Amino acid sequence: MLLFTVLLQLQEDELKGMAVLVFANKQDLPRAMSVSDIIEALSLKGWSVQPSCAVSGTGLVEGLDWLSNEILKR
Ligand SMILES: Nc1nc2c(ncn2[C@@H]2O[C@H](COP(=O)(O)OP(=O)(O)OP(=O)(O)O)[C@@H](O)[C@H]2O)c(=O)[nH]1
Repeated sequence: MLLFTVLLQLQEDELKGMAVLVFANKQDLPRAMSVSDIIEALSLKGWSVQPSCAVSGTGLVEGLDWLSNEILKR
């Protein structure tokens, strides 16, 4: 949550052109927030929110692949 807070405090201009990846972690837990709820709650339109489970590794490679591709495009 600290990372979210720091990112949201940045001015929109400062984030323009940046590749931002947010992991929606702990998706294996029944009370985990869904990707759409996280996007809505944090106003993350246009950012990549990747569902993940750090315990099993689900979604981690997909998220990092997306980030790596975005960086290579720039
Ligand atoms: N079930 C489950 N537990 C997880 C997952 N990711 C981390 N944990 C567990 O959550 C606890 C806290 O892990 P940390 O790596 O300290 O995570 P953190 O982001 O610093 O802490 P919190 O988000 O506040 O829990 C540990 O017991 C982890 O094993 C996940 O995807 N699923």
